[in-house]
Amino acid sequence: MDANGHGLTLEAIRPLFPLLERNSAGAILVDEASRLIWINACYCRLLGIDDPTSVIGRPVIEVIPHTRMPEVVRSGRPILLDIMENQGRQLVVTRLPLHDPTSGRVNGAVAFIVFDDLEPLAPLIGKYRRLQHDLAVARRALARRGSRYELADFVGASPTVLEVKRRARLAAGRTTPVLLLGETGTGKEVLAQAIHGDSPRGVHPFVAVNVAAVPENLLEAEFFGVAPGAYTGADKRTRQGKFQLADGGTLFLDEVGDMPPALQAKLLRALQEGEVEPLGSNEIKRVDVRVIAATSRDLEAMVAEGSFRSDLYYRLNVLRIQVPPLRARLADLGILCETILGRIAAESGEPRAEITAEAVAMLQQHDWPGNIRELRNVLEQTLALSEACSVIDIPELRAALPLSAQAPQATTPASSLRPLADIVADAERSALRDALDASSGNKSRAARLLGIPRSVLYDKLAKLSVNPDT
Ligand SMILES: Nc1ncnc2c1ncn2[C@@H]1O[C@H](COP(=O)(O)OP(=O)(O)OP(=O)(O)O)[C@@H](O)[C@H]1O
Repeated sequence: MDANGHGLTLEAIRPLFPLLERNSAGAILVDEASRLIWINACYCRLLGIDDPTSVIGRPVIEVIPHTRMPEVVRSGRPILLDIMENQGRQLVVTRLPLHDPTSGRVNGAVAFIVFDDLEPLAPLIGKYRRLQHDLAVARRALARRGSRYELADFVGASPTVLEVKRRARLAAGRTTPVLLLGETGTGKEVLAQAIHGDSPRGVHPFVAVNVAAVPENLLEAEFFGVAPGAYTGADKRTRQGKFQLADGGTLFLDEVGDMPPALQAKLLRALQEGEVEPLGSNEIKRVDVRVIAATSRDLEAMVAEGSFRSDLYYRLNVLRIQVPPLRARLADLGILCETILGRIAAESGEPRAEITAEAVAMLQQHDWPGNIRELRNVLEQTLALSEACSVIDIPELRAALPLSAQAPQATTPASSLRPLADIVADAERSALRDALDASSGNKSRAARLLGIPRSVLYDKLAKLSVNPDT
């Protein structure tokens, strides 16, 4: 501080120079333009400078790349303690602005290295690095909270499954949209989560929307969000849509074939432009979202009949993965039962049940319209119906398994043969009635018992003319 109270001046610190020259691991002076006007011999050695005169007059930032001296000169504020990296070494430095004794204007700055050996602080720095690592792991886990499955969870080793997994790995390494085609319960969501988790986007959110489960009039808000007060009764706050929630990550569009035409156009725009417009706002928001779409419907046929936009179809159908139904890979039934029984035990805390080879063989006679979801359902019901069951064998299965799966039926006399479609429709009709009876008419429960989504149950009730109330 000088006599006028303006702050530290060059004159005031000049007597310190011989001391700094001898004892500081580094000391420098810069002028009001942040050019180097003095540097001590130690600092020159540290920076590998043979001739100090070669750097005098040069902008300090060119000589010491990580220095914050220009900031001190600009702001007039000191940086009393800072850690600066120089050629892989951590240096503890102090930087002080210098003032003109008459005007008080900042006319330069002085800096010195307080500490050039952080070795004694190694344990502290190690702890800091570990905490940083733990934080990164926790952040990753948090970001993955939406995705529970890895590719290893897609169980099976039959050729079609190996091909599915090969394509899923390919998809994880790319950023293109993925289209998953397959019947209900075949593991499309498991795959979508696994692809996301293995992709560079895995640290960002995985957001899933089941298009069939959201009422049509709410879909737009669900996808693109709502501006505050967009319509009477709308929330005062902004409601983010799934696109914004998935920003940086993956949006899984389940049952994309159920998307109404008006929304198909908006979805296409969002995918093409990477922009969304929340309902009731004139503002366009940029989003960076990778889309994985799935459907159990025949999208190509829908395009042909005009109920699904062809441009959207081509946009989604870049990397297509056909997920096989369970009946096409019955060889995987044993390992699937093993895995599912393990999962049931882990979730319920009950001891793990085993299954006999005979029981698996019996399961192989069933057609599995509800696929793996239905298989899990049958195993859960078997365990629920047979108390303290530790081994599932044929008698235990009989109670839970649909009749069609229980034993080869007696040969049908040729006279009673009918078209296969009629026989299948009859069987489905009777399964629907049984499920509705068993659930006292509760359709959600009936759908669960049958291992099919509620939307499929409704479809079938309508198509097969089953009156749920009779
Ligand atoms: N290959 C697999 N290995 C182990 N479990 C699986 C596999 N595929 C599916 N599952 C299990 O089956 C159930 C249904 O899977 P998922 O929800 O992924 O099917 P989906 O095809 O998306 O069905 P939907 O079209 O009805 O939404 C889940 O409980 C899942 O854990």
